[in-house]
This record gives sequence, C-alpha cells and structure tokens, in this order.
Amino acid sequence: MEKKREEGQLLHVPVMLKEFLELCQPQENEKWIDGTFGYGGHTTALLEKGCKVLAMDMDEQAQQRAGLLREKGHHFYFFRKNFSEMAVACAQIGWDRVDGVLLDLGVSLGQLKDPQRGFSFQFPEAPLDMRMDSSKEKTAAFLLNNFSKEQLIRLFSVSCKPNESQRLAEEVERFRSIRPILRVKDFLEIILKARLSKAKGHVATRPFLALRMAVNEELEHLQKGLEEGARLLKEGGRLAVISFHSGEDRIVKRFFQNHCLPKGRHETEGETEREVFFCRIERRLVSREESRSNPRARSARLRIGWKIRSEEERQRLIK
Ligand SMILES: C[S@@+](CC[C@H](N)C(=O)[O-])C[C@H]1O[C@@H](n2cnc3c(N)ncnc32)[C@H](O)[C@@H]1O
Repeated sequence: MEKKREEGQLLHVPVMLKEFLELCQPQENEKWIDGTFGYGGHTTALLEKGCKVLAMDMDEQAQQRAGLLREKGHHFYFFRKNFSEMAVACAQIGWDRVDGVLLDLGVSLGQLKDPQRGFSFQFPEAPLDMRMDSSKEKTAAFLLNNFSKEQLIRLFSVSCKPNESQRLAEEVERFRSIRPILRVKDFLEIILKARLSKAKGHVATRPFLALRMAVNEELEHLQKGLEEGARLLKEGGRLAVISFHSGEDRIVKRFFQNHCLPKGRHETEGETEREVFFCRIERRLVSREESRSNPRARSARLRIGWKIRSEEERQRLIK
C-alpha cells in the first residue's frame, strides 16, 4: 500500500484495486465484506459502485477513519474486530449471506510508519509492540521474553530457514538472560548477532515479519477468515484475497485448491467430508506499472474464488 503526500494530506493508494474490480465486478446493491478496512481504499471503491459494505479492522486508528466515512451517509457498517469473526459481525446487522468478501492482508503503511508501534526496524527506539489490536495483551516484547526456545524456533521458522531460526532463538535466550528485550533496537541487536544469511532486502525483514505474524496470530486468523468468508458467500459470490508473502499465499492457495471443484475432479473416497465451495479460481500478480509506482506492492498477489452457483452446477462439475 502506498500513501502520497498531497498538500499536507495523506492520500492512500489501494493495492491491486483495478484487478480486484475487473475480476470481481461488484454490482449495485450487492453486500460486501471488507475484512481489512485500513484506509478504506477498497471499501470506498465498493461504495462508489453502489455496494453495501460491512468493513472490519482490529486497529483503533482504522476505526477512527471509518467514523469519517460513515458520516458521508453511505450504506456502510464498521466493526473493530478480527475478520475471523465476520460471521458474528454479519449476524449483528442481520446479514445472512453476502456477495463478496475481500481480505487485503498484512499491515498498512500507516501502521508501519508509526514510530511508536514497533512494526519497523526504521525506528530503533520504539517499544517492541507490533500489535495491530492494541487492546490485546501480548506484545512482541512479551513473546520474546517469555516463549520457550522451541516456541521461538517455531515462531521464526514461518519466514526464516531452520538453522537461522535456531540461531535467532539462541540469541534471544542469551540477550534476555542479561536484560529484558524491550525495544526495536534490542531485537535488531539479536538479529545482527544471529548472523543470518544474506537476503534481498534488509537482514531484519524476515525476523520482523515472523514476529509480527506471531503477535497478531495472522496465519491462524487467515485460515478461519477464509472458512467463514466462504460459508457466508451466496451462490456465485466471490472471495478475494490480496497477500504479500509466501506464508500467507500458501494458505490461500491451498484453501482454494482444497475447496474447489474443477471440471473432471470430484471428491474421492475419504474426501466426502470436504466442503466444496468454488467452481472457478483466478490468480493475478501485481502489474509492472503498479510495482514501479508503488514498490511496497511489488510482492502482492490476488487470488479469487467464485462460489458454485447451484446444486445443478455442482453435479455438472463432478461428472
Ligand atoms: C493492507 S491494510 C488494508 C488496506 C485497505 N485495503 C485499504 O485500501 O485502505 C491491512 C489492514 O487490515 C488490518 N488487519 C490485518 N489483519 C486483520 C485481521 N485478521 N482482522 C482485522 N483486521 C486486520 C490491519 O490493521 C490493517 O489496517
């Protein structure tokens, strides 16, 4: 996601918006869930198409921005909740089924650039916090100070190689045996001591990502969000997910593959319990132009699944 300064204002540019709109074709009066409201870029585009939007975000500042959008009188609801709880949010406003669900994963640039929230190694003095939802108890510093060595190895292995995860866990243990880990700079010192292999970007990128994902239990909520979203969709509804790294994308890809019924494939023995939701899946990578104009979007990929329309279509597909 990119934001540009224009006359002192922050102008947000939503990632892969064009591809999302072209493929999903949101229509007037359709009901959409935007599970990751952020700066409201995708929500605003859906509202402009005449859709009704239930937006969610667990971040307090996103809630404040949503308040401003609400004042404009759109058909718009906001819940400060995890998107893994979208079924509860829908029930609260009396929505039974929806036409589409969008998840634009990860943190916003606003969160990343906030010098107080500890998401970025660019602010070494920041407290090592990393909570998207500041009402939650456990910060990144808490995890590093309290996890066992085995838990730490598992935490880092989400984005680091096994030998690197081991070394990071050992350095965390060494550091905290002398003094508690409190600030971004403490974690940076640990990472430098762990001598990770050279990566494309900054050496701290992968350990920071792993820690952030653990603090916010991102992969667990993603799995649950996909399941809830797929169940809430009407026949023909679309589930769209924009992901930014392989850990997330693998979960999304497997989810679609495991719940899709392409032509010629049917539930084999032992698979009868599998819920089948989708009849079509598409994947798009971010365009070269968007990557160039917004380097932060360069690893973005969009996957969309279309829910089977009817029992008739389901039967046709399994033949
Ligand atoms: C990449 S930004 C979304 C940007 C948004 N699409 C836009 O155009 O403004 C991701 C946002 O989703 C929120 N978020 C991430 N995971 C979430 C989850 N599991 N539940 C609720 N909000 C989440 C973050 O707090 C952040 O504000």
